[in-house]
Amino acid sequence: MLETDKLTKKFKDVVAVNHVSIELKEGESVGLLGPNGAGKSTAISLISTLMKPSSGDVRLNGKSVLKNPDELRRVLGVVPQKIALYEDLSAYENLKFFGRLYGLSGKKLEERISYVLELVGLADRKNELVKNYSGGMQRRVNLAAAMMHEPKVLIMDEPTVGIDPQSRNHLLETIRKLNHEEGMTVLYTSHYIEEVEKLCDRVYIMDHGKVIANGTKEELKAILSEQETVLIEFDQNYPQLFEKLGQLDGIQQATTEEHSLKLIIPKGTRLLGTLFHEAERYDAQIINVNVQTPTLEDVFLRLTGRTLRD
Ligand SMILES: Nc1ncnc2c1ncn2[C@@H]1O[C@H](COP(=O)(O)OP(=O)(O)OP(=O)(O)O)[C@@H](O)[C@H]1O
Repeated sequence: MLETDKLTKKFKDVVAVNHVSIELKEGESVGLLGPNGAGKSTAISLISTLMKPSSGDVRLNGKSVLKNPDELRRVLGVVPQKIALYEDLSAYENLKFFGRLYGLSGKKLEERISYVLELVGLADRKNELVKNYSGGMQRRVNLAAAMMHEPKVLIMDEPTVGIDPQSRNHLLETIRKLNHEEGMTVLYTSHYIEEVEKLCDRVYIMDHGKVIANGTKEELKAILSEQETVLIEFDQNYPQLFEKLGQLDGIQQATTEEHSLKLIIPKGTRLLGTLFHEAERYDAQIINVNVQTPTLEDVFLRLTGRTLRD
């Protein structure tokens, strides 16, 4: 339905987006996952034709949209990272404004406003000024505004950054419903793995402007099918021991988080004997050892050597 072909954007010395080819099929929910600065926002600006690429193409149903973006704009709802609302107007007035921009009026406009307010769960607070809403509620209105013209494709740029858990859950649930129940095609950008795991069928992993892997969640995890992730929880942090364990033969990746050490090892590696032996030498207490199936975070770590939060 919507695809990019070797999309590239250069800003002086920085190649923010580098030969990115992404495809959204009708009804799919696709995740664009990458750390801050990976190029996700720039990619979204290019796909939604808000920015011109240095090279490459964006196609809707096989036709380039760069010279004639009107058709794409009609079917695309974009939820930007920054709140794009009039603070001194109510949610209702904002939606009325955006609806009129899209050419809606009269009964149709009122019906659409009611629908999107219901969708984001703000029908009963529609007359309050946007500036008095929490950040999470403002983001929900942001989504409602992008939905006014009944888009077929919804593109979201980190819509849950910095919001309260209740609004976050509400937003995620709304997006899931739109995709599952209404067949909305979704491109969801985030650096939160668990959101992408929950919402998306397919994932593109971006780092330093490039797509470094893509596939279904299962396909991506299969990158690690020969590996196991072992999570070892200690009673406290032992920096020297953690370093030593991370350097043992066969360890492919080691990361620490507070009192825990996470190791990626080839399947079948006999690690436990050495682990307990070394822990004893450092007088360290192991609270729990847990062998896990790999997560997308582990896949990202394996591909880039970094965690998404680095
Ligand atoms: N207008 C610009 N001028 C110069 N450099 C830019 C511009 N916009 C983005 N960049 C650079 O391009 C790279 C990618 O930025 P981008 O904002 O697309 O990343 P991101 O993955 O969306 O990260 P974030 O989640 O922090 O926004 C960064 O190195 C950034 O500094």
